[in-house]
Amino acid sequence: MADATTSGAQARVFIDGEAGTTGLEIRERLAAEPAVTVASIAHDKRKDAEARQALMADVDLVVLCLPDEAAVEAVALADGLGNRAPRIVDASTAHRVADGWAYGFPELDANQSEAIRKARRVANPGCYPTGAIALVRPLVDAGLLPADHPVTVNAVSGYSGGGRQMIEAYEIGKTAPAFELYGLGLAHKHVPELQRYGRLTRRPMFVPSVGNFRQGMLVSLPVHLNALPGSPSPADVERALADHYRSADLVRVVSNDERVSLGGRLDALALNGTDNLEIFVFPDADGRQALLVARLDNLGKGAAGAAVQNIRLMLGL
Ligand SMILES: NC(=O)C1=CN([C@@H]2O[C@H](COP(=O)(O)OP(=O)(O)OC[C@H]3O[C@@H](n4cnc5c(N)ncnc54)[C@H](OP(=O)(O)O)[C@@H]3O)[C@@H](O)[C@H]2O)C=CC1
Ligand SMILES: CC(=O)N[C@@H](CCC(=O)OP(=O)(O)O)C(=O)O
Repeated sequence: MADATTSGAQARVFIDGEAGTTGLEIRERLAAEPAVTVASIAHDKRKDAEARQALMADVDLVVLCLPDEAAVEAVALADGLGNRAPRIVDASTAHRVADGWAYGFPELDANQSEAIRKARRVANPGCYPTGAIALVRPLVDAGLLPADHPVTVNAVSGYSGGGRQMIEAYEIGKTAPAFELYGLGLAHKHVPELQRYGRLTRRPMFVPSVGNFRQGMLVSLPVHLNALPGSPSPADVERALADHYRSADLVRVVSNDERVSLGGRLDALALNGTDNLEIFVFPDADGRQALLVARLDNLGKGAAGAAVQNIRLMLGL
């Protein structure tokens, strides 16, 4: 398909799962894209395989905002269309480490934007791995963090990360606790993509948590700098991250002065409503340890913002 911008044509996009948490956010963002028309399905047909497949045949791109199992089923519906199949962005976990899918994190390395631009199928990253990979990958690529380093990532998410059911548990049922750790079997579904795209050879530990706020996310990576080869300084780490994201539009490394002005505290909600991701390097007084933190909106760069970033690349917008 030609780029929408070069051909002057409208690109047609179907959001499968458009009434869900992520689907609604994507729809809102695409409404601001003049070159995109969103093709909707009647609400009572939203789970009707035949109706969804017919709509898929009529669009350039479908975004899957569905539970994993339904996303797998949706891809089978697209496959059934043969060469009339639309391009796909899948927001679920189902295809993130699957063959034939490009990982939808354009900032991963110098080649990833181009890989997404050309891909027929793009797997949108998980919200937590977006933050964790943003911290880990540049340091592995720069040789500061060995690929076999025992990495531990701790994170907190707003409850919208759990989709409609968790939102209802907090907002309607009021049955959810104010804060809880979960994934305590240490096998959260995001670990495989974090390991693969973080280029880690040792399985990272990942400890997620959820708090009683709708959206917002902090992902933390504590690092004993003096246990790394060459004992890099916090400035070395910050420089490697800043170099990596120098030309990124949505990701920035927060400057020393701005970080100091925060007084040693970090608000998880500060980027809500944006598609940005901020990176902080908090050093100890001796520069022997550092806490690296990524801050994002789980529904922004963690889901819908990333999906729209990928759609824009794929459609040449
Ligand atoms: N929320 C977040 O922060 C993030 C979510 N994601 C992923 O995005 C995907 C969507 O999540 P989210 O929006 O939070 O979830 P929601 O539960 O809010 O929305 C899912 C939507 O899919 C619909 N749906 C369920 N089964 C089917 C089916 N068989 N056919 C068609 N539609 C179906 C649901 O309809 P109904 O409600 O009527 O059943 C609902 O509208 C998930 O894979 C999730 O893991 C990814 C990154 C972050
Ligand atoms: C708070 C909460 O429950 N968060 C979700 C992750 C949200 C996300 O990134 O979605 P994917 O399912 O697409 O990976 C969880 O831990 O399962």
